[in-house]
Amino acid sequence: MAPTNANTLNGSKGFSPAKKTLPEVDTEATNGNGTNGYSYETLQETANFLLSRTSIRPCIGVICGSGMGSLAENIDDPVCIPYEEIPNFPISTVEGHHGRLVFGWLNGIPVVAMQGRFHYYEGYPLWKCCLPVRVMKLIGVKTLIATNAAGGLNPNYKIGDIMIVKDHINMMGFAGNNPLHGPNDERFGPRFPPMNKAYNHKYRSIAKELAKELNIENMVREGVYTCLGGPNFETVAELNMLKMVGVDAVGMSTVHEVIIARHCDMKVFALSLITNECVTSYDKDDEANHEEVLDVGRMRQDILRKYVSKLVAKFAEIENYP
Ligand SMILES: O=P(O)(O)O[C@@H]1C[C@H](O)[C@@H](CO)O1
Ligand code: HPA
Repeated sequence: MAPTNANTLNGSKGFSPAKKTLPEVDTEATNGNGTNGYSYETLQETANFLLSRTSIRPCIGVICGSGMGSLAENIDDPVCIPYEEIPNFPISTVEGHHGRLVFGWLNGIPVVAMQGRFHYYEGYPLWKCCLPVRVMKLIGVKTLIATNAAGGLNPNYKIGDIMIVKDHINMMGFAGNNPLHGPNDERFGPRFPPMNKAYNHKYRSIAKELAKELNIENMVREGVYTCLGGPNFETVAELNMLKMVGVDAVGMSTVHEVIIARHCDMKVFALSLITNECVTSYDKDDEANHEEVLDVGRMRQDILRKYVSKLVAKFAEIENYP
């Protein structure tokens, strides 16, 4: 597929000639066989490739959100595998997403971290955004920790707060866009998976307790996340609508990853770093921007690294991992 030519945008506000070649993204909605998602066998090939590249057998997988790639820097004896080298893997195209898997030991627990996730707005269909989660399952991961950067809608939230995700609203799913759309392979999970206990209750309790121990209780919240397709940030009217239906934080990821993880019976914990305040009034001049998102990630990196690595050890303890 030919890369998009930014020069065709001539005349639009903020136009500047393309300085670099845009990444080539495989935007195919299907896998070429007319069905959504790669087959179990194809993903098993990807899993076998990864298992052949390292002797580490992770039981916990971590997805690093925008600007949160440093979560993987605490990993000891890292084995880094760039996405370009992994058969059937998409590539990362977003600034702040490195684009590699990091296998190693976090607080003594074998883990794999995604330094860079895939988003719908990059051009990938939802099933492809979540492909790494199924691959994690096939290499033996039992618990998924998904992190993201999000705008704070709850008026009590401040920039830099950490929100433990209690539940989500699958806005894209309301319009029929679901990563499980298409034929179902029972080897991954059931046709109609429940989603009412998606975010593990025990993990959430542990995370709240740990926040007290670390003295960061005042910045740790619990709330409802939603994902929109992006890449534009939301309008005032959209944000007010989301607020009305009970959303505390809004982002562009995670929901579909969690659906895929729960479908294949992984346990899930998720947290949102509140990187900006959502603008819900026409009187405010503020505008969300990706640089601010990345800056807040950097500002909170030490706390997040400590929090996530301790969570990994605590989750592993109650689950008897490895
Ligand atoms: O990958 P996440 O969900 O952390 O990234 C958020 C949503 C957009 O990709 C980006 C906007 O700044 O940050
Ligand atoms: N909206 C959507 N996604 C985001 C935001 C936001 O305000 N901040 C970080 N990711």
